Amino acid sequence: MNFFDRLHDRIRAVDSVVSVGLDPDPERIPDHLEEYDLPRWAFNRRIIDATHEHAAVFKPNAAFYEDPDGWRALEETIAYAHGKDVPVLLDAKRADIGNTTRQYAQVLENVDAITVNPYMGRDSLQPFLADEESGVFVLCRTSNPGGEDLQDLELETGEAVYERVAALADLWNENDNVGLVVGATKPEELEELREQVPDLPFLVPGIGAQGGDAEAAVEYGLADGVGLVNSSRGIIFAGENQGEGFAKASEQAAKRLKKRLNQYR
Ligand SMILES: O=c1ccn([C@@H]2O[C@H](COP(=O)(O)O)[C@@H](O)[C@H]2O)c(=O)[nH]1
Repeated sequence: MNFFDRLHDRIRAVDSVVSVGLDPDPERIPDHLEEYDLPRWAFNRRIIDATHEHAAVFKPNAAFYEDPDGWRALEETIAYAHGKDVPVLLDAKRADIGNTTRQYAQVLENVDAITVNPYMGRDSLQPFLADEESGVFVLCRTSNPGGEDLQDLELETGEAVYERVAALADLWNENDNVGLVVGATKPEELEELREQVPDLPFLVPGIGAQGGDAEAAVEYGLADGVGLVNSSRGIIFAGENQGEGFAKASEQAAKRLKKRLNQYR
């Protein structure tokens, strides 16, 4: 079954478009979890237990797992999320020359969807795009301030680079498996892109800690009801100073966000 069909079913099952970002910053993990062999995994397991009923997906960001213990923590996290029937979107922002990207794409045997970087063009993404079962979210207009350095540049056609990326992603969507990453901090661009590519679901990061627009994220992020609004720190560190109560606080934060976003669906 195609990723976006599975996501559609998951959104219906939990009545939620919340992507719970699993970014277990070692500096912010509660002290009492340090005694575990893999503190990041101990942390994620508790977050997954607490939030899975409100999660359309879990989105681990690869940056938080790039060392031997991190790889093990990520493996455990993915298997555990799947055990709770929650799809996993790996935020890895991958792409490279064909020979290398074929290796990168093997990660799709273990996760349901991935974020990719369009800078190297179609061939750098082909092995991801060719995987009919997996979701491929192409970075389009990112949430960070520096996104404007390249993405807003105007081409000789009059379109901005991010608009060209959206047009290409639409062309690359031969297997109905492509979505866009568009930041909630860019509500005007969200609106405009929704008009430009009405069929592509968006992954919208940037609400919560980055101060993005939650209403615009939902209003323009969803295509036929399918799309994702991500919060990472706002959920997983909601109970940062509450010791063992941290997981309960994350459950409440996920539930609150789900309710808030559902007002706009
Ligand atoms: O444009 C982008 C693309 C990816 N991200 C990632 O999403 C989460 C956001 O975390 P918060 O704590 O909710 O701010 C994080 O993994 C980013 O690397 C993004 O923010 N913007």
